[in-house]
Amino acid sequence: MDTRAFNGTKTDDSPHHKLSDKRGWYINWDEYFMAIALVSAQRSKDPVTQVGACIVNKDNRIVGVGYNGMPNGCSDDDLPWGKSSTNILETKKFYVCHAEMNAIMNKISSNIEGCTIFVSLFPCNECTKIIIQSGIKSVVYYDDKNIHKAEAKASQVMLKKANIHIRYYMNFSVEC
Ligand SMILES: Nc1ccn([C@H]2C[C@H](O)[C@@H](COP(=O)(O)O)O2)c(=O)n1
Ligand SMILES: [Zn+2]
Repeated sequence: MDTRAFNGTKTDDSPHHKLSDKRGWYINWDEYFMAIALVSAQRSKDPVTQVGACIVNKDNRIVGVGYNGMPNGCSDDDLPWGKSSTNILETKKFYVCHAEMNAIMNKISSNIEGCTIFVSLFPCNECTKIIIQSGIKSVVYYDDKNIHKAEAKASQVMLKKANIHIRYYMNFSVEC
């Protein structure tokens, strides 16, 4: 697993640091939520692209987690994981549930309006539509290897129009 998300930033937000001996070297919220998205991706059976997503509310509570996989009840041994067949029905394209969709479907709160979704890969157009309809207001992404694709360009157009804040996950590890 890519460990870039785990490089804890040296944080010392306690004015009483010296008195309390509070530990100062802990991961921040962004690092925590992205690490959960990345570790969730490791559950995926997709041989090419593993994606994870973690939805967080305004109180920094996790309200949904997911990764890309086959639909419930559809054995992931029976449906295709490849993408090279000339018959599109023999590729994963029409079958895989994307991580973002699964995280939203797995939500433990009836209302996820105003939440942030941490995703290990920039969302495709289909997931972007679901993100918008769910009321999620912010997207933080880790990897944008698909950004040149038309799907990602459509995502950008829709996210902008829907006033959804989108930012690249950056993890600065500062030694001092
Ligand atoms: N934001 C995304 C983008 C992709 N996925 C999933 C769907 C597939 O399992 C795979 C894409 O396959 P590839 O064309 O990269 O071989 O990644 C997702 O869950 N979320
Ligand atoms: Zn998607």
